[in-house]
Amino acid sequence: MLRIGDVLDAASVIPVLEVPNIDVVEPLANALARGGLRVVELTLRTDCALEALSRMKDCAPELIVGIGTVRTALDIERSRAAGADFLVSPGTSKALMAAMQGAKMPALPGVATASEAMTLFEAGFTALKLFPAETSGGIAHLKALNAALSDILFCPTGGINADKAVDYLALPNVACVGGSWIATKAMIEDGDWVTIEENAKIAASIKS
Ligand SMILES: O=C(O)C(=O)C[C@H](O)[C@H](O)COP(=O)(O)O
Repeated sequence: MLRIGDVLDAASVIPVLEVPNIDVVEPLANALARGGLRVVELTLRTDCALEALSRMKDCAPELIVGIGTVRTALDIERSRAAGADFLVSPGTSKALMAAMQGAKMPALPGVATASEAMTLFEAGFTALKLFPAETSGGIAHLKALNAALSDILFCPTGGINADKAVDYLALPNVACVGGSWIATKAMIEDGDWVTIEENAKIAASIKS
C-alpha cells in the first residue's frame, strides 16, 4: 500500500476533479496523464465519483487516484472498496479523524488553523490539506504556520491557479498544491481535453 509520502513525492500539483458522468473519465485521465501529472483527486461531489474512480484506475493504471470531499467513515469505506489510493477531506471532525486513523490509508485531512494542524499532527498525520487556502490566509498564513510548526507539511487547496501555485510551492512547508484550475467543471463538461492537457503540462512543470 502507498504511504502519504509516496503520494507527495509523485505530485507537486494535484488536480481536483468534479466528474459529471462516466463517459468523461477515460479522455480526462488520458489528458491529465499525457500532460505529465501522476496524482489526481476525484471529489465525492457527484453521484458517479466512486464509479469514476474504478474506471480511472482501469483505464489509467499509472495514475495515483485519491478521493476528495471525504466527510464520514462511510465515505472512507466506500472509497477504499472502490480502490482509492488516498483520502482527502476539506476539514476534519473528531469522528472523521478517528475513522481516518483507523483506515490506515494515506490521507490529507483538511485543516485551516494552527490548532487544527496541531490536533491532526498529534494524531499522527504529518501532511495536511490547507483549505480553503486563499481565504484562510494563503502564503502569509503558511509562512506564519511554518515559523511555529515547521515539521508539518501542507497541501494548500482553494483559490489557487498556475501562477499562485509557483509561489506556494516555493514555501518549505508546502509539499504540493491542489486545485480545479487544471480541469474545471466547465472544461470537463465541454470535453476540452486540449486545454486540460495544456494546463496539466504547465502544472507538471512546476516543482516544489
Ligand atoms: O471538495 C473538496 O473536498 C474541497 O475541499 C474543495 C476543493 O478542494 C476545492 O473546491 C478546490 O478549490 P478550487 O481550486 O478553488 O476550485
